[in-house]
Amino acid sequence: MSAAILSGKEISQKILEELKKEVAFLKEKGITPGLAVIRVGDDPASIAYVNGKKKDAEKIGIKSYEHILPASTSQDKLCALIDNLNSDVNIHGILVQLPLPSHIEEQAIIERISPDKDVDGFHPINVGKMVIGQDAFLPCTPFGIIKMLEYAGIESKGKHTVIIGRSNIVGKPIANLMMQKRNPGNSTVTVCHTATPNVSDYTLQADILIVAAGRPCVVNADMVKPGAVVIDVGINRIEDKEHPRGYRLVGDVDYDSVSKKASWITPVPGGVGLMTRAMLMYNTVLAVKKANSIKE
Ligand SMILES: NC(=O)C1=CN([C@@H]2O[C@H](COP(=O)(O)OP(=O)(O)OC[C@H]3O[C@@H](n4cnc5c(N)ncnc54)[C@H](OP(=O)(O)O)[C@@H]3O)[C@@H](O)[C@H]2O)C=CC1
Ligand SMILES: Nc1nc(=O)c2c([nH]1)NC[C@@H]1CN(c3ccc(C(=O)N[C@@H](CCC(=O)O)C(=O)O)cc3)C=[N+]21
Repeated sequence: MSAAILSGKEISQKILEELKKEVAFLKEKGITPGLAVIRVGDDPASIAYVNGKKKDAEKIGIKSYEHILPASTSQDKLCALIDNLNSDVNIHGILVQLPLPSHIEEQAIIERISPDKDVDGFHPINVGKMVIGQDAFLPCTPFGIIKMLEYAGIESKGKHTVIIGRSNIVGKPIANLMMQKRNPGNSTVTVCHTATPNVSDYTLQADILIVAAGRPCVVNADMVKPGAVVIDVGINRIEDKEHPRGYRLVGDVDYDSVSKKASWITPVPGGVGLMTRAMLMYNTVLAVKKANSIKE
């Protein structure tokens, strides 16, 4: 058996098409959605991500405002920039690209962003609201995974979802969303991490396996139940002199072996990463609608 490809490319394009119409409608009303993206330093992966985001924003008519700061920028200076953006009526969403240089306290920066402009969904107010099922900005990667399951019509109710990874931006929020009493969701959730002995004892029981560990080949075919749905969140750069960019991207899952056993699998590239970008656009449009009291 060979898995069907759960394509982030296809699904994100559909979402972006719909958002484009919504943005056109907002522009008719005289509102241009504005997204500010702050990048501190020159990490190559961050540059690539921010460029992708800019491309998506332009494609659908969102104006993106890029702020590129040197790695030596002080925390106070970054806070001052965020304060300005918080009070700027043309800016509806603010994203500070992570990770930040080690002299800057990441959590303080996340909390500086107005919860109403927190399109990443990282502010404790939004995290708390999400956990108790209130209306909130959902973090883009978990939200993107939920949308993929929804678009593909993959049933999660009553299924066992196993997650590898417990970070604040992926593992914890996707665990929470997958156990919530709504669809997609309503599944029984297990979370594995580096203190989990014999991770494969758990992954072999997974109907839906979500992998966000940050290392290649954390999951191989021997760890997967036949017919499982496998969501690969990992983005790892592997040096490859043959490749025009000098590197290629692989996920955390051994795609070649696992795709022979799973029922669905997300590719890397072309999977969850593109969904993350689409949901950032979705959250930006949502922020505009909230700011202007526009209903769905
Ligand atoms: N596609 C996308 O849109 C996005 C992709 N990513 C990618 O997803 C991956 C994960 O990102 P992120 O959550 O931020 O990463 P973190 O490094 O913050 O977290 C990794 C988590 O995986 C756990 N872990 C690592 N190795 C193993 C292992 N061998 N077995 C079990 N658990 C393990 C860690 O456990 P412990 O807590 O014990 O250390 C930790 O909880 C990265 O490759 C990142 O680049 C991230 C965000 C968005
Ligand atoms: N404040 C903040 N918010 C984030 O959402 C955030 C962040 N910081 N820091 C880093 C991680 C990582 N992340 C990715 C998003 C898209 C792709 C993506 O577009 N991937 C494409 C390919 C990209 C390429 O070709 O380099 C794909 O998988 O097909 C990858 C990774 C968001 N993150």
